[in-house]
Amino acid sequence: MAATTPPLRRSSATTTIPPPPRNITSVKKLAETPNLSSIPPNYAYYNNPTKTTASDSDDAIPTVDLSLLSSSNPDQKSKAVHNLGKSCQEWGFFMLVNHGIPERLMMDMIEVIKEFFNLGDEEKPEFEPEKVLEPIRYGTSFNAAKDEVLCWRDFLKVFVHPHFHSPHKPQSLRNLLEEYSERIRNVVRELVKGISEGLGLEECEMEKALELGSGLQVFVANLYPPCPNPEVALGLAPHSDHGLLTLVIQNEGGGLQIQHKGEWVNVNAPPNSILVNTGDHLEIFSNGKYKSVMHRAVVNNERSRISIVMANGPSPEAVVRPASKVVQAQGCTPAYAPMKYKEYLLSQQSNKLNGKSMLEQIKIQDL
Ligand SMILES: O=C(O)CCC(=O)C(=O)O
Ligand SMILES: [Fe+2]
Repeated sequence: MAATTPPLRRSSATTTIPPPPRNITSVKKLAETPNLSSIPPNYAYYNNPTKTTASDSDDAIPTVDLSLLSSSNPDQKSKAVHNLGKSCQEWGFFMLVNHGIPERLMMDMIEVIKEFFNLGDEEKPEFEPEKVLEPIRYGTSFNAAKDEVLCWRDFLKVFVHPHFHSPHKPQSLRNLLEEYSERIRNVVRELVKGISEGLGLEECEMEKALELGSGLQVFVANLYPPCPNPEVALGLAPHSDHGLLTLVIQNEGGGLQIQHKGEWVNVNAPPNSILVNTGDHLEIFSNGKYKSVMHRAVVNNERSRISIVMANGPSPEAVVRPASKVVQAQGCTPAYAPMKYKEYLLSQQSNKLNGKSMLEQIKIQDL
């Protein structure tokens, strides 16, 4: 599926496009330029200011209560499994409550990431855009070497599983990150069991097929500084995530928008909840039953927003294909070609951020 709101420059193939500045290292620095009254043209994603607006959906965004998924009451548990499957199918997105992750830890994560972005550029890991699978990467936009329009966002990406990495500054980051990533993996394990059951599989079948014991977990911290033209810039362009389930917390309520029934919808998260979106590999594994959700981040001109993202995927070595039992139950054939997760990831991250373009490449048929 292509983005429904095409970006400014991709729409006119015949226009000569000036290349983006190659020396951009941080949008934070740019935003701190004294008297910055407008964005450089390379950040104008839309030419129509209404394109970044979204509605507050009439349908309520679903909530999933993790404690009910592990309930010892079989009735309660099966209702929770059903609710989880329905949320994945109808929205590809839900707000997770009663997840058991201490609020203190979530707040500490946000604080330590604030400190990270406040370090001088010389203290941060080197920004090397061509090495997209380096375990620790600090950068700006999505893939600044390829993006035609730059995103108003700086990021830190760290591979935290199956091998744990961490920047060595700020000092408290390593321990916090280790604890947070482990707790998130435990939450994801419970969600995956419920999703597996909801797909008509054994509770442990999905975990086994995708080799989640050595699943790839990528920590992404996003900084969206105040932007002088929030109506035409984007923090992150429309995209779906490559993995299975992405779990997001944030310091500011608004900013994330998801696509639902073809419309952009604002996500207004309840306090202490975790936002969960389904990724491309859940779409592949479920043979298109649970479509990965398109989402984007918008920016504002008043406050810096930080989001802390944990992307949880299959093992990098797993060759992922639609689950045969699901395909049989649908009475059709696989809709996606098998592919090693590592190769999918490399290809998606090496290109510009462009909707669900990577998934389209392995799609055999629309279901
Ligand atoms: O900042 C957000 O809310 C979304 C971030 C996101 O979509 C991503 O990092 O993939
Ligand atoms: Fe995302």
